[in-house]
Amino acid sequence: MATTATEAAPAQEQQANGNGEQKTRHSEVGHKSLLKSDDLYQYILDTSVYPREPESMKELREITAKHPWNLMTTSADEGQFLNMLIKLIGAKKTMEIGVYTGYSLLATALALPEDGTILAMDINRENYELGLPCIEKAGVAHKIDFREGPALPVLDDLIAEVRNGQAARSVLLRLYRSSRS
Ligand SMILES: C[S@@+](CC[C@H](N)C(=O)[O-])C[C@H]1O[C@@H](n2cnc3c(N)ncnc32)[C@H](O)[C@@H]1O
Repeated sequence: MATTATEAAPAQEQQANGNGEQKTRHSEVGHKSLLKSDDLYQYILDTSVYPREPESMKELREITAKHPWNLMTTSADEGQFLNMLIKLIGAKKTMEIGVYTGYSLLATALALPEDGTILAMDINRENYELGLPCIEKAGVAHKIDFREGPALPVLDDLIAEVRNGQAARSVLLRLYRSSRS
């Protein structure tokens, strides 16, 4: 496989630049992408993705780019794809398992209707709070129920709640049926 100039660049050159552009991130995780050309990816970002990016998401991306773990973030193109999928399926209730600074969380929150909800889970609240001002500025913080801690126990509780809920509904259903018989 050919090695591109950016892949061969020293690690310090692969840090995100001051504009928070994600050329760097793609260089580091480029093989996760279907695109094998960094230049083509950058062209798509510059001409199609960044011009459509809401201001709040741009701000959050730029804050995240300065964070030492920025490799973890959702990229701007992934964020827009996620936003589109949520609108297409008309989702109202979503879960975010692993928030980091909240780029995909904000993409989701912006796509959801006004009464949409996100159950967001992360073991690290500090990183979530780094991006929170951008989420608040975007006016979508009310859709987010953030739970600090491992996701698994929260999901276990949720399953238990659903089972209890189903049990309650089936009792109601049985009552309804017996009242008609
Ligand atoms: C790849 S990052 C998530 C990226 C994020 N969706 C975004 O758009 O930037 C993974 C996140 O999962 C969190 N995490 C790791 N283990 C976890 C667990 N057991 N439960 C909840 N969150 C966890 C990490 O703290 C980290 O913030």
